[in-house]
Amino acid sequence: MAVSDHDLIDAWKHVLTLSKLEPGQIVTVLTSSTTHPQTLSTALTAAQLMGAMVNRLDLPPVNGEKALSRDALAYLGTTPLTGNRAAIAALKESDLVLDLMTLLFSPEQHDILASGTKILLAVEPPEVLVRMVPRLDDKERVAQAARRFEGKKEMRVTSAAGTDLRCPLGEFPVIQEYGFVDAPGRWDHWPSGFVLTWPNERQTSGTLVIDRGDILLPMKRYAQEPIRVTVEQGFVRSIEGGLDAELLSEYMASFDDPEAYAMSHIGWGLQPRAQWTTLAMYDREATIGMDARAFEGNFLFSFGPNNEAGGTRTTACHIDIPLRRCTVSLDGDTVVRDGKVLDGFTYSTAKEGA
Ligand SMILES: O=c1ccc(O)c[nH]1
Repeated sequence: MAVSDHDLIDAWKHVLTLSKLEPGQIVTVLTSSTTHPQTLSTALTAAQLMGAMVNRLDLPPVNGEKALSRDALAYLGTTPLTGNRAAIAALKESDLVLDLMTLLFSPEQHDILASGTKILLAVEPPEVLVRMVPRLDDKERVAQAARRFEGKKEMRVTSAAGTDLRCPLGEFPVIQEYGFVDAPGRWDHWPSGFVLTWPNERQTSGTLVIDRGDILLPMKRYAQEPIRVTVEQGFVRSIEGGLDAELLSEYMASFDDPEAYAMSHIGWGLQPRAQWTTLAMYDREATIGMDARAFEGNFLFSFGPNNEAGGTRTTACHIDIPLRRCTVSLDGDTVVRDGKVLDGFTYSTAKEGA
């Protein structure tokens, strides 16, 4: 169901308050051809209600003729900002950018963040944004999960379906996604609620079994039958199974880029308001699938770029695959067992945990 302007303005004001927006600060709302009109209009209204100086920067879409999907997270690397000095200058001069276009995984995003600008990505449908409006609890839970990585040398992931993967750790930072940007230079994504990092370059080895019901993104498909992926020295060496395996394999091959097969981020979902079932309720192009990336207890892994974590791989091919029913441990410290998060976290009873 749709949500009212009132509810979405309220949600924006909540997120902007958590993001420490101050009166007189400059907010630039970044839009393109796929920006949702209600998300845009309510963002502009909420920021103005909070006393910000508000701009809108609309950029033409790019990559349409190269990508095989209109999902902004499917084809990465170049963005409408690439080479656009004037637009980048405006965003660097802003205190907060509300990205309703998708800059994620772009070199320009890092350039803008380095200037101290905060960037909040928000491209899911309005009702998804309202359902998963971030709470302080979300930040606390994700921060608690991030602390479990401290000093750990290896993530081990296993499942009854046959996954058995070893990911040496330590070369890359741990990234917390909790839905608001409460520090200068921070990027986040509303909605979210998960923790992720990158395995040490070229060191991941083992088997990933994408079981029936696990989700393939950006395909936005539930796998109908198991896909068996072998990984050696940080790169995918084989993808075996039935039609889903063939679709995944052919899609990745179409980029003709060896970096598409590199291990990208790994982590687990912590958002109880995200649901594994949601993807079945939406047309494929209506969402980018954040319920799938954030649902509590998933093991989310990814193939492709690592520039988000400071690496040099900027391949356009980006695959995100959340698995159910995995056991994830960090040097023997089990953080998820059979798809259940083991953190004993209790949510505050305060309204929205604000
Ligand atoms: O929020 C996101 C979205 C996609 C992704 O791969 C990582 N984080």
